[in-house]
This record gives sequence, structure tokens and C-alpha cells, in this order.
Amino acid sequence: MTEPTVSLEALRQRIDALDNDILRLISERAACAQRVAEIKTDREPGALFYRPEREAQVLRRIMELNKGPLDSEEMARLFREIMSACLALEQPVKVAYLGPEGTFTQQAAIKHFGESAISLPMAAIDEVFREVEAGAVNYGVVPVENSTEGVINHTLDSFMDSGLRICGEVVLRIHHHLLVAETTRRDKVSRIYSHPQSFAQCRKWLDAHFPQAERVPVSSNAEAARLVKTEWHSAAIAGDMAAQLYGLAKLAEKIEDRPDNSTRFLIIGNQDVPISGEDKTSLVVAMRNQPGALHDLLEPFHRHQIDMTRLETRPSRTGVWNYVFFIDFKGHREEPRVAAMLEEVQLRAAEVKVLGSYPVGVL
Ligand SMILES: O=C(O)C(=O)C[C@]1(C(=O)O)C=C[C@@H](O)C=C1
Repeated sequence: MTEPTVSLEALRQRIDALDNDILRLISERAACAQRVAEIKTDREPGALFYRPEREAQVLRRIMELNKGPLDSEEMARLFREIMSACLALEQPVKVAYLGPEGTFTQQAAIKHFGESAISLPMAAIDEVFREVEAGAVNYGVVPVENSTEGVINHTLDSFMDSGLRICGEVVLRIHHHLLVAETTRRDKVSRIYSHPQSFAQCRKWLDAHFPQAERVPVSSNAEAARLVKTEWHSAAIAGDMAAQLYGLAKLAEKIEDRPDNSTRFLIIGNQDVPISGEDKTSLVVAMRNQPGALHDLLEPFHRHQIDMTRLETRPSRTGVWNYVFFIDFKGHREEPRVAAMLEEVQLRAAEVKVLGSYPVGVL
């Protein structure tokens, strides 16, 4: 074995010295954020402290500058937490999410806002909307689409009746595990609890490994985990947060049928977000029920070379129009090219509501 050129002792001394620098620099950064808050408060009453476009720019810049050995996502996560703590110094941000505690939506809320945000579980998607509308919280987090199971209609429908805007998006890789209480044996599992979406995402694995077990749908994965805590013959399909929260063991890990299984969540709030440099816009459009309506709607997107990332049709709930379209596309409503396209769509449609322009999810 070759002798190490630097001793362990010397490396630890170097780490101590670097930690001193990091500590000093983080404190200096936090003091800057406090001064930013003073300026915001002086400029306008009811100032907005959370700035999604700025946060996205900070994280993107860090990822571009990073040279390793930590990978860029890991580095961005560290800076995510530093910014979250800085924002909490300016003003603690309150976020409602689709609960209960331990759901993937809570995981998405923490991924987006960091650990310093105060997150509050709600029982239903409309409750998340209501809490934000009532001003009881600053923002809400709701799931909107899953790569395996498709769109979450309840969220789309809630936008039809709401004046809230989309301020951001976050995409979460969804890993499902088969969880049991500490003493449960694999051969004793006769019942499996989970949310219907999770059953659908793990269908093939369940058919292959637990064809006989009864599948019991419940309102959330976290609820499934809570139930098996006290049942020795049951298992739950849920994620890491629920496993940790209820102290469950993993009988099998990552049992989702598709390895790229992911869910997209939206951040809802009351603010219009300025351009960040890499943005998306979401619209709801009602068309008159006549031949060629869909073609007329799509034509300006094509002509202005706007990249549509999603198109969903939902039955209209007002009864005035037969159906409405939910459209996501790349670009910000304040970009001239997008503004020109939107003007044309407005002329062709019966009704257009811009739900928001917001930074493309960074993490
Ligand atoms: O730049 C700002 O407006 C800040 O308030 C500072 C800061 C940061 O820590 O970098 C904190 C919170 C905002 O959401 C964005 C950025």
C-alpha cells in the first residue's frame, strides 16, 4: 500500500477551515437577503418576498457553474436549502399541499420550497385551492399529471372556477415500495392498501408477485402506510416519506412498472411571475362547438413556432361551451412572439384564461 501524501489529520483541519469560510459566506448571504427584504418592504406595501423567477435563475446558474465532484442536482439541492432558509428570514412562507403528511405532494412541496417552508396538509385538492384563495397560506401544491396514468382531472377542473395563477411546476420521480410493519412476513401478506393511481402504476409487478392479495384502494399512499402500521397481514404501496413517517420496513423497493414514472405538480398562488429565461405558460381555452375549431385553435401555435407540451380536453362545467382545452407551451406570455400568438388565439376562441407563465421546473 502506498503512503497517503496528506494525513487524515491535515485533511480534517482543511475541512474545518473550509467550513469556517462556508459558515461566514452563508451568514453574509443571509444578511443580504434580509436587506433585500427591507428594500422590498420599503418599495411596496404587501411586497412579495418569494420570487420564483429569481430562485430558478439562481439554481440554474449554480448548476451551470458546478464542476463536481458533487453532481449538479445535488449541488442545486444544497443551494435550494440555503435559499429556503434565507427566504424564511425575510418572511416564513406557508404552503398548503394535498395531504395527509407523507404523500408525494408533500415531498414535491419540500423539493420546491425547501425545508424551511411551513407546509400544511389539506384533505382535498379543492381545499388547497380554497386555502390559497382565502389567504390562509401563501401558495398551494397540487398534482396535475403522471407519466404513467395521465392527467389529474380534479386539478384541471379546480382551475375552471378559480382566479388563482400557476407560479411554478415541480416534477418528482415517483418510486413506490411495498411496505409492511416490522413483524410482517412476506408469505402472510393477504391484503395490500394503496391509492388507485399507485395500484395502476404497479399493476404488472403486483400481478407477478402478489396475484392473490386483495387490493384495497384508499384515499392516499400515506393513509395506506398508516393502516398497515397495526395490521400484521397487510402491506401498503407508498413512497419513502410515508415509510419514514410510519416506521415501516420495505419488503420490495421501486416496484413501479415504468422506471421513469414521474408526477408533475403545480405551485398555485396569487402572483404573476416575471420572465426567468426558461418558462412555460398554461391556458384554458373554450372554443365554439363548430367544425374546424381545434384546427383554428392550433394554427397560431404552429405559425409562431410555439412548442406545445400538453393539450387536454375537459367537458365544460358551465354548460355554455361543450368542452374546454388545457394547453401548456414553452415560452412566457410577456415574450413578443408568445403575446402575438395569444392575441390571435383570443380572437378565435370564445374564452381564453391564462393560468400563468412560470419557470420550467429546475430540480
Ligand atoms: O432576490 C430576492 O428577491 C430574494 O429575496 C433573495 C432570495 C435568495 O435567497 O436568493 C430569497 C428569496 C426569493 O424567493 C429569491 C431569492
